[in-house]
Amino acid sequence: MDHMDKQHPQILLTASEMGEADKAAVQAGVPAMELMAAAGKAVADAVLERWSRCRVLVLCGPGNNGGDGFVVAQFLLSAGWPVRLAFWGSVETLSAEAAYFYQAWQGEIEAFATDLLDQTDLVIDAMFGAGLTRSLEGKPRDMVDAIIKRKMPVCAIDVPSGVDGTTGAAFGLVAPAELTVTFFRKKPGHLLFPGRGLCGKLVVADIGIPAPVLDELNLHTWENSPELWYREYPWPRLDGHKFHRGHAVVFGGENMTGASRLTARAAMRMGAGLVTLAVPIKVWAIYATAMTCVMVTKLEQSQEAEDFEELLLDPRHNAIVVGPGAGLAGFERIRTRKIVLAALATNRPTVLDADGLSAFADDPKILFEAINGPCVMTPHEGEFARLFPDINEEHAGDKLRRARLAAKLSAAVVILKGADTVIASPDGRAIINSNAPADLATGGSGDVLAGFIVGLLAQGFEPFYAAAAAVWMHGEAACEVGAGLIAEDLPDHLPKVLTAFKKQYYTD
Ligand SMILES: NC(=O)C1=CN([C@@H]2O[C@H](COP(=O)(O)OP(=O)(O)OC[C@H]3O[C@@H](n4cnc5c(N)ncnc54)[C@H](O)[C@@H]3O)[C@@H](O)[C@H]2O)[C@@H](O)CC1
Ligand SMILES: [K+]
Repeated sequence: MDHMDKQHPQILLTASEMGEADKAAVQAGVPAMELMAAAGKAVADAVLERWSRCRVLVLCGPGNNGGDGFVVAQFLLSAGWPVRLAFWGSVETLSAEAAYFYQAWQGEIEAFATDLLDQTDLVIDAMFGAGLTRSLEGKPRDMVDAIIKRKMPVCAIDVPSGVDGTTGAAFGLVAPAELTVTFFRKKPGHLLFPGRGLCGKLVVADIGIPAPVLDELNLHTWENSPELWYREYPWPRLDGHKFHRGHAVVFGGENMTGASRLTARAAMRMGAGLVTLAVPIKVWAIYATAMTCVMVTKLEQSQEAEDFEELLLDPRHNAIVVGPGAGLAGFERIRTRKIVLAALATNRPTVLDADGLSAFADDPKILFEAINGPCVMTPHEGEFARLFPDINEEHAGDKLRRARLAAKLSAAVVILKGADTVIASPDGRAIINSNAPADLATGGSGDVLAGFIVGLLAQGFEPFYAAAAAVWMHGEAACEVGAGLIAEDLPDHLPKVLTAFKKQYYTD
């Protein structure tokens, strides 16, 4: 494929992939000693930039994370800072480069003891990094516990000790860092919670690993950014016509009529040429009076699904969304299922959200078997657990893997929503989103997201990119609104986001 290439600055490396990149760099002629020296220097520079001279305690563990710690300690000492260093491990098992910097450290080497914290203003956490395999025990655990109790400021090397860089899961207690300095590329665990919340500010430092080493690795995870998909973006054409920009169909239910209205409005704002809201006749007037630029079509009582099917006979209706406010109570559940199946039977790009997913909780297989065309599903954690109970249980604590497996099983692009939304493609690629502010956790924001996606699908954007772009725009719109955000604000702040996006990325 394209610009989602492996050397991309947005690529994310698991702990073991980082190890492979490290090895490949050494094979390409960069000495391991130099990598460690550069890593330690980068951390020291970040510390000097953020904090003023203070009493530092560097806590070094048994592996190369500890090795980086020896280097940091020496740099800070040379800069005239008061530095103490404690080591937990055995000198005999240090790697050659860590042993070298252990020897090079000019100060005293002390044992781990929590009273060292009494004379400390800043802790450098060089205990465990990518090599962590289990919860901390004994002295390191006591140390972490004491750091947490005293609420000490911490600068973590690579990851806060106890965070799994690959999944973001925490092995037991973790002392949260104010600053985390990692090397070369981010890891998924820097973006996924709880890891993300424990890293504080994240700095990625170049330590001299040549980017081409990434070409040899089997990589398939990126951090979301327009850089990944702007080249494919369906820019409106100057000579365009509303029919060039697609016609999205939104199903609206009887009770939560606000949900699908938000979806329809969001689809219009995202640039769909036309949007039709198809709704039961009983509530038609409610919808029709509330919408202006959206067309509202009636579905006759007791034959809503059949009427919906008929509506879709028109091939100009090129993208569909079912779910927001679709209804699950009593007969509505059956109807929602029929509407979803009618949408999927067209093999046109379809977004399934909310009730459109939950309606299949009893038998998700029926849903998965019906997906034969481009489809984007947007479950939150609760909906995900209902549709993918086995994956959810087996891989609890690994959101990235859960989303990837769900996409593979269902053959749909899966957007597993949350503060750290994951977008997974059935082909194995995944994108982690990182621009969503906390304000976005509000009723109706999911309905807007579904509308953003269908708006892009209607314009012909490929589903995986449409999903990633919609999630990113959604986060940007929320940042634009700021505190006090309600879902209605999101579509109405989208024009500013789209304008800034176009200004930065559009090329003729
Ligand atoms: N990958 C790279 O390009 C570079 C990595 N560097 C550093 O190297 C680190 C990775 O080094 P390592 O692979 O040696 O891993 P770590 O330094 O994270 O530690 C591995 C050691 O800890 C032990 N261990 C794991 N979990 C434990 C637990 N809960 N309790 C007690 N012992 C435990 C392991 O048996 C192993 O001996 C990175 O995090 C980074 O800080 C840097 O030196 C620069 C270059
Ligand atoms: K660490």
